[in-house]
Amino acid sequence: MLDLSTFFLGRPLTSPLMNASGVWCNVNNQLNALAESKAGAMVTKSCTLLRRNGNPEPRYHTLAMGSINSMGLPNEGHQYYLDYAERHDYENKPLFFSIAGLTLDDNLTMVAQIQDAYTPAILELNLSCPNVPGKAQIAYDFEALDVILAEISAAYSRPFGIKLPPYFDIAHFDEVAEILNRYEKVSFITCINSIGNGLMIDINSETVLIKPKEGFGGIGGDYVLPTALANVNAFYQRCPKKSIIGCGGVSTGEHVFMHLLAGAGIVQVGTALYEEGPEIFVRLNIELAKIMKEKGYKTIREFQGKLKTI
Ligand SMILES: O=C1NC(=O)NC(C(=O)O)N1
Repeated sequence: MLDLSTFFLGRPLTSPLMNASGVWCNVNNQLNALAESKAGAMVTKSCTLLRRNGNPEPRYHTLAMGSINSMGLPNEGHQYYLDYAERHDYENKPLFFSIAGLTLDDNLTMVAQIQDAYTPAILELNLSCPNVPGKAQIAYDFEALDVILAEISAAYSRPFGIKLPPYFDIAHFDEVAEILNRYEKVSFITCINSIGNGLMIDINSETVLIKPKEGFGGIGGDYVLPTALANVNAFYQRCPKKSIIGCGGVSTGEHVFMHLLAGAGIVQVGTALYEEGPEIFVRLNIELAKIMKEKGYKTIREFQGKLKTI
């Protein structure tokens, strides 16, 4: 099969594919399965300082073209994932470490502990969880975004990345990119998190599908691919010194190819991984390689970010 190897933040990857934070990465047996999978990298579930049960169930539902979720950041707590990061085999694949502190102080406490742990894991700061009742998505508050990036940049000595929600207005792409470009340590941007606060209905029972927040939850899957591609390309164009991780709507090699063409260096898989399991990476690698072969591309670099306009 074609060589799908690539580099991200200077690290070699055997494949440009990885999981989206939150999917198949909450507990050790899932993390071990990702480590053994054909993904080129992996990321832990966004953690909070202390363990959380998350929202009441049902909190995830498969939809005709994707998923709706309001998990509410269920996770084993920060130390659990630091312990995994200590055990991880970094020669096998890079590990990203996702945090989603409920307060700035919690984020700073976790960042200080990651700093002291000297772990090779790469920090992905989740500023976009839409599902904690009463908590707005930080990255939709541009002043709060600026403050948190200033605080984290001052507290953390290494490059890190941020997980953004989708934006839908060119002026917002411009404004957020202007903020991000002021923080050199923000070395990558992961676009997108789920499209927050969607609602789906069961017409037989005339009810919503998930319990939390009266049925409102983050939307993933096919529904979000055009929005994900737009956010990947918008920030790829506006932040030339940063790398982009694409996330959203990926379930085939064609979708992976689109994200790479739009400017992503790595492509994350969420809903489709939830439904298919880590074997999906075998299928997606094969499908991507087939498309590249048909187009005469030998390496990802030959087409990455080379989306043409008309
Ligand atoms: O950032 C998140 N995005 C989601 O769509 N769901 C999870 C969650 O609810 O924990 N977190």
